[in-house]
Amino acid sequence: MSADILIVDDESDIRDLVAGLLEDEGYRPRTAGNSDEALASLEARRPGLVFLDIWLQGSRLDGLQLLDIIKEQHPDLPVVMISGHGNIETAVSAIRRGAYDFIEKPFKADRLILVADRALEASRLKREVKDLRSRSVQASRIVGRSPATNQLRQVIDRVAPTNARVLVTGFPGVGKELTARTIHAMSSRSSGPFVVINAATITPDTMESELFGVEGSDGKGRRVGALEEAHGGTLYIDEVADMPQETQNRILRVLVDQNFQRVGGATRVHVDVRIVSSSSRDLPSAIAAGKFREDLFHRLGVVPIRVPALAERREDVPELIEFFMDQICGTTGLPKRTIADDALAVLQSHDWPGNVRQLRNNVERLMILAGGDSDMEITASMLPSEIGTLVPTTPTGAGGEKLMGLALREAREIFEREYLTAQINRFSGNISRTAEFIGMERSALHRKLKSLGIGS
Ligand SMILES: Nc1ncnc2c1ncn2[C@@H]1O[C@H](COP(=O)(O)OP(=O)(O)OP(=O)(O)O)[C@@H](O)[C@H]1O
Repeated sequence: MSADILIVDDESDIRDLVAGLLEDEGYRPRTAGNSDEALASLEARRPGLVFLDIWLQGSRLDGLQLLDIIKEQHPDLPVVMISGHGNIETAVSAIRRGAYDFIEKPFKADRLILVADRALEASRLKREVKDLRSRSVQASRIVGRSPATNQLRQVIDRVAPTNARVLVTGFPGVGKELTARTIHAMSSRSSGPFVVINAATITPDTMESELFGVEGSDGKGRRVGALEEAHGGTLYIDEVADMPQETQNRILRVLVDQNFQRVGGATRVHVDVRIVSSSSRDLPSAIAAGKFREDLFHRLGVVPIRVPALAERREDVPELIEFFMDQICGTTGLPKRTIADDALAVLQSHDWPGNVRQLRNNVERLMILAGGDSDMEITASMLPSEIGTLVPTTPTGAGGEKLMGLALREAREIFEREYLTAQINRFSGNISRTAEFIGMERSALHRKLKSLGIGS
């Protein structure tokens, strides 16, 4: 998406010249002839870059004073000063006060475009670094090749390039935010910001100012809200069902009108933001209980995406473990481990109520406990007790004395039934993969299951 550029200069021919040159390069310029017009324009919507004349004759504030206010309100917004001939010293002092660069009048078109490109690129990189830091080593790749995960990937592929709003649902830790980030990364807005707001952790009192921002007076107390920050990109509203009613009403209006007012303000702010929201709660029952607006539900969830629980795609577990081990080794310097078959079987059979996040935490804990001894294999006995014990668990008590009272044929049948049920469960009902793992022909396994009365 091409960037908005604000040009502030008291000379109208300079404004028109700069605007024309930038427009030819595919940018969207707007202009202001004095400091008040500039502040009003910034107020209406944050641009991607400002060209600011140092002198600004006949204006309430000169360029440097205006620069200070811009830097206070929008520390990350790049400002390029336009300096008259012989006023380089002032331009240099502007750089000390936070300007990105300056161009000297009369300037060449090439220089102007080059500075604009560079300033925008530097600001994009800065944002990217900030974003990368904020999610530190978090994954940005959806790992797993189970049918459920493949299907999720297909839906994301289809939805991402459209501008459609998406509502991502699923239990905590299944990868809803990762899904939203992937949608953003694969969309035409990928170079724009991805802003996260968590409705569950923000109090009802601050929700509106976080989302819409605060107007303030004379540039004081002003705060940019998440919607404005996400202009040109994606706003991810996590746990949307936890939004207070009043905010629900207002966000619905934003979705209908595509603009909003800041807290305590009268200006209408127009933004271009794609909203992706998430919920780990059952929204239809929140609607039935009168806690969530049905019309908002329909507006947010133009495309609903459900991320399946990890227990519905156990085949992903080995690849996820491998992926997390690589990540953790990369950040901690701990040596990579092998996971013994018995441990893998337990990890794959566990139900994982905390889903992928819980699996990741466990992998991390196991690697830390295993310490620096790289030869040490992780076995089932090293797993924490809440993860469970070796499969098959024996609900009939087949592990104990009961088996001893039976003839070999009967005991074997009980064992086979429980062993095979557990293995099939582990591979989410996939007979081919179960057969491959237990070392049987697929057709022989089918016959065996039939004779034991499993799955029929
Ligand atoms: N398929 C996957 N491949 C790789 N990593 C994954 C996958 N799914 C989830 N993760 C990782 O698991 C962790 C939890 O995922 P995420 O934060 O996206 O879940 P969530 O559903 O948004 O959680 P919550 O409901 O608590 O907000 C993150 O570190 C994420 O990168």
